[in-house]
Amino acid sequence: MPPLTRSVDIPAFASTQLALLDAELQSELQETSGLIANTSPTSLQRAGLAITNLVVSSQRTGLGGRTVLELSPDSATAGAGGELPEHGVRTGDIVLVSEQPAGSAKKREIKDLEKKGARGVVIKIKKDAVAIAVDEDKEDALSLSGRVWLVKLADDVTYRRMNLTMEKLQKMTESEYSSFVRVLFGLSSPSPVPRDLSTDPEYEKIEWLDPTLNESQKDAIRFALASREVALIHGPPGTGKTHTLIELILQMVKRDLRVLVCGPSNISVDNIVERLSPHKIPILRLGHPARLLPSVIDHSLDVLTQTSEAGLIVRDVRSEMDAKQASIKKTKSGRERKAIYGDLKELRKEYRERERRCVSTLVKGSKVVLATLHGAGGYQLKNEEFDVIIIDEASQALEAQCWVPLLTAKKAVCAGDHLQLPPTIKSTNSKTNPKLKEGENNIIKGVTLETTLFDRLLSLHGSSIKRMLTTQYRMHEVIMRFPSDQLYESKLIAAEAVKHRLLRDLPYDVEDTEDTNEPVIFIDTQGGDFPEKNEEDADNTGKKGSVRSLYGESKSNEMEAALVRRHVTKLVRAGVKPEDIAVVTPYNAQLGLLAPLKDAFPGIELGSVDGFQGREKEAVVVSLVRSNTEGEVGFLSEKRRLNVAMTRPKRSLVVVGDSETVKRGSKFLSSWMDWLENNADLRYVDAASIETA
Ligand SMILES: Nc1ncnc2c1ncn2[C@@H]1O[C@H](COP(=O)(O)OP(=O)(O)OP(=O)(O)O)[C@@H](O)[C@H]1O
Repeated sequence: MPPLTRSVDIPAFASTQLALLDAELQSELQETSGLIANTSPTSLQRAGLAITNLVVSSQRTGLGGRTVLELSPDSATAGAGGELPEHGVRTGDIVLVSEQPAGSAKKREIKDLEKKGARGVVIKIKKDAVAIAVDEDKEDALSLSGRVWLVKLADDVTYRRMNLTMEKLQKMTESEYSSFVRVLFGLSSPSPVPRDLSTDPEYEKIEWLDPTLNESQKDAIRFALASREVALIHGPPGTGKTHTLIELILQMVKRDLRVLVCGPSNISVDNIVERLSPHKIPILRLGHPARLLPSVIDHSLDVLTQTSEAGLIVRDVRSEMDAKQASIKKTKSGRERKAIYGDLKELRKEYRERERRCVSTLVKGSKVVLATLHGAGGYQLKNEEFDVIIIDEASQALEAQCWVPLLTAKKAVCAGDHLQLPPTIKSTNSKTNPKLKEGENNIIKGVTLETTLFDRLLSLHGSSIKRMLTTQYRMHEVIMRFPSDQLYESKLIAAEAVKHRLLRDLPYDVEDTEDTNEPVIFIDTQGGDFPEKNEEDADNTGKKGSVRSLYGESKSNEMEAALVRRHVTKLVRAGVKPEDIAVVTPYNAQLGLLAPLKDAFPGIELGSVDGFQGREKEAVVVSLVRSNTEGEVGFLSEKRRLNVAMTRPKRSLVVVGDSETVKRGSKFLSSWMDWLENNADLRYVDAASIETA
């Protein structure tokens, strides 16, 4: 067992997290309230953040007893067909619905708007209506009669949960620390686990439910079963992390363990629910139905309370509530309406009481419960005990978020890859952790919101608490080589089925050309003929850690965009379908330049590197953009970003960039450029031959 590096002062850790989270929330809130205060509803609508000129067209009781308001365009102003105008509101967004302020009213404060409206979640969007489940019993929302609007808000619910959790941790006394908590902060060492479990009597004869598991996956599962306090499953790109977790969950259920499975996003949790459902074990997915994938709704608590036997008694109250809601419209006097509100309030109380009992029955009966990390902090899991908490995508979650379920845990299994990008942080303070507040003490230097639990545990206990998955099922072996050698100790192996796959072997007709028979192509623009351009709003220092504008350090490179277009055109001419091609770049301004490709090649995907994490494509073209005489590479110098960029393709990686500039950025970049020069199909470009748009 390696010696402990350094234990962590728990109260100081919690205070640091609280200060960092506060800085992050403030920067999010400022962004939203600044926009709402200083922008007219019409401009907010144009920016995709609001929908104006609506009326409440109906109201009913939705899942979970929540009041659902349906909003439609006001017929006085609606265009033909009564359709909603163009907007950027999505299902699951947190919004404020309120009386629409006059366009000229100045300085709109969210709290004033809220007095004449309510917060809620968007649960359905149709062409001519949008449905909002309002948060609380808001009579004001029920009586919204005139013209209303809705505007998107920052999601502060997640922060409230994280803060509560960190405050609890801060206040715990040493005697309250469980052995789990002690290990996670380095006050004790993890219980030792034998290095080779494949010959251990307890684990050698595991009956695997999935016959295709590879050795490293089996090893990770044995290790996760055998660990007493914590196990990390390190899943490099394409190595079947989720695949492994599914088997692990099933093995745990077989051992009669009760498991809570969490992830930072709804999609990460739904991904597991979808893959667990065919196994016919009782699973329960907690979470607002508006935010769940349609395919997992049947496992959701809200639906189960309706369909299960335990839910029968809840349903009677629900119909009574619906009848009352409907009768509001027919009332003539204020007094009558008030009486109905009174009845509704009583009924809602009754509903909640019955629902709570029903929920508790359902939760207690479930061996596997799944929720987002912050969803696990809801009332449904209060006082519930689990043998193991599994966290998927743990390297993309804020550590404070992980503690929501972990505070009362006995054991945790975290899956992730700390060599890909950490969660996105907006506030520079939360990224750099300067002295956060005047007079603030008990702050641990060097901890930032980008330091994840996964990172921290690895540096605390070393690799003895982790197992790495080593066979990857995505990339051609040449595409895999550089990231494997540089980041994954040369341990990655390409599975037989993928190691020699090229574009020309796609299961449809693709010509064998110089572009379809090479796994890695490097289009080198060195020579200074393809300079980058700075966007006006960008921070031009390019230094690591410098403040980025709202839309990122905007840099673009017209010539590179033209080269990308030329390459994509050749691929498509050779028969590659546009939907099998993606172009990724770290710079949003470059994405703007590339946008016309979407019209030329419908189906092609364009994305930022950060947004493409977790995704894959047959062919991926990476445009590096940076080309200057100073050798400035800005946030290209982040190894984890480059790792994500170069590990998205299955059969073809095409890098377009200026090796002279890029190689001066960092040791990693310089090795990559050298590697490309020696291993890629290298193409130099003659500036005169390129036509820009
Ligand atoms: N043992 C295996 N045998 C064959 N194919 C496998 C095996 N394990 C995983 N795969 C395949 O590898 C691909 C990636 O698996 P999965 O989606 O579980 O990966 P992931 O690690 O969660 O994804 P990512 O690498 O993006 O994080 C899938 O197509 C899956 O079917």
